[in-house]
Amino acid sequence: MAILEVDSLRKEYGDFTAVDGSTFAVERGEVFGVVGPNGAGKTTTLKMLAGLIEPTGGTAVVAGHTPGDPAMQRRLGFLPEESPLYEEMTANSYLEFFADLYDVPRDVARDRIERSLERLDLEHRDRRIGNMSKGMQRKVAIARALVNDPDVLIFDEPASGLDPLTTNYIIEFTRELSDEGKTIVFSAHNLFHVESVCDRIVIMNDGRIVARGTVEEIRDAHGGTEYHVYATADAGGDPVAGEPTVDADGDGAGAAGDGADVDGTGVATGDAGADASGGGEFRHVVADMDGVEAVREAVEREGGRVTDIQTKTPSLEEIFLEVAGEPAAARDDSATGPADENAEDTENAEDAADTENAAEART
Ligand SMILES: Nc1ncnc2c1ncn2[C@@H]1O[C@H](COP(=O)(O)OP(=O)(O)OP(=O)(O)O)[C@@H](O)[C@H]1O
Repeated sequence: MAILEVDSLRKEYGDFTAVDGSTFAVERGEVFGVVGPNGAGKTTTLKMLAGLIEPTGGTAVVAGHTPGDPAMQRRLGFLPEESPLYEEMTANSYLEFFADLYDVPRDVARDRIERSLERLDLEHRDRRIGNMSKGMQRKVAIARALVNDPDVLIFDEPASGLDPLTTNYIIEFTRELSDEGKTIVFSAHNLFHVESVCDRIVIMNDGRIVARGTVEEIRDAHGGTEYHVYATADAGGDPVAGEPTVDADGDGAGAAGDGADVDGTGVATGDAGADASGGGEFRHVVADMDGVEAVREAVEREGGRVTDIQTKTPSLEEIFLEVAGEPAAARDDSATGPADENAEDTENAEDAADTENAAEART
């Protein structure tokens, strides 16, 4: 049963539409990712769910209540992108202060805070928050979101800008919270984290949801797995100029957008490799094993042989760049088919990818 339901949620700032009619539901115990490039509308969406900003249109129901309703606030934990912390306080005094605001009895609060900080592996709890590292401060902010033992947690970029160790800790912790039955909605740039922890995601761009589903479903809707069959004879493939046929790129990825010649018959329909007389090698891109078999038969009829077969699965990042790079007119909110190839406006998506690359580079 859905614990969080959003219907046609919308936020306008004057003439500008920050969130343009989002509809989704999150099941109890799910980790649900809201993904998108800078300015996509993620924070605005999460703040509306947390009752911090008023929607211009549409509805949201969180744990049976309208956002902003005090009854909902008791069941919700919100981690803002930038958590304002009281720098003069220690972690313990700060968290006890917030537990008081939620009327959590002192002894319950102490146990809860101790457990959260223990699980988050927060050291130096008596240090002034202002003197803590960024990662430690983030952990304190997460513990704050848990102080009222909420059913629903909304985390805005929980691990953004943190070192890999702290990031992994937070991602693992998020998974554990969901295993305990808490529902978590979180926004992220870093698609690796999304892929490792989210049950389902929506990808937003320019205020709209442009893809939705499990990572697998989104992959399938945007190309899915392809097979690259390398052979010494042409069966309707592309000539491979000087590329080794074995382990062509070694990474098993990178095929998104490269398989436009799959025509559903299993055999590629692209460049027929008219210069086959050179005795070169040919790559045939097909969608399934039947296609692989069809290529093998055709190649053998030509007197050639298959030298290598590679499976290519588009990474979430490649799909993200594809769907987040689409112009507004080409968007498909239902994510039921490959996106339009016309992808001129990739600046935002590239920013996001850069952010991710930078994060990966620190690993
Ligand atoms: N108070 C505001 N007034 C006017 N425009 C706003 C306001 N708040 C947000 N916006 C705009 O709404 C759009 C969506 O912003 P939002 O913060 O939700 O994006 P985001 O996806 O969270 O981006 P980021 O990853 O950079 O945090 C942006 O273009 C932003 O400039």
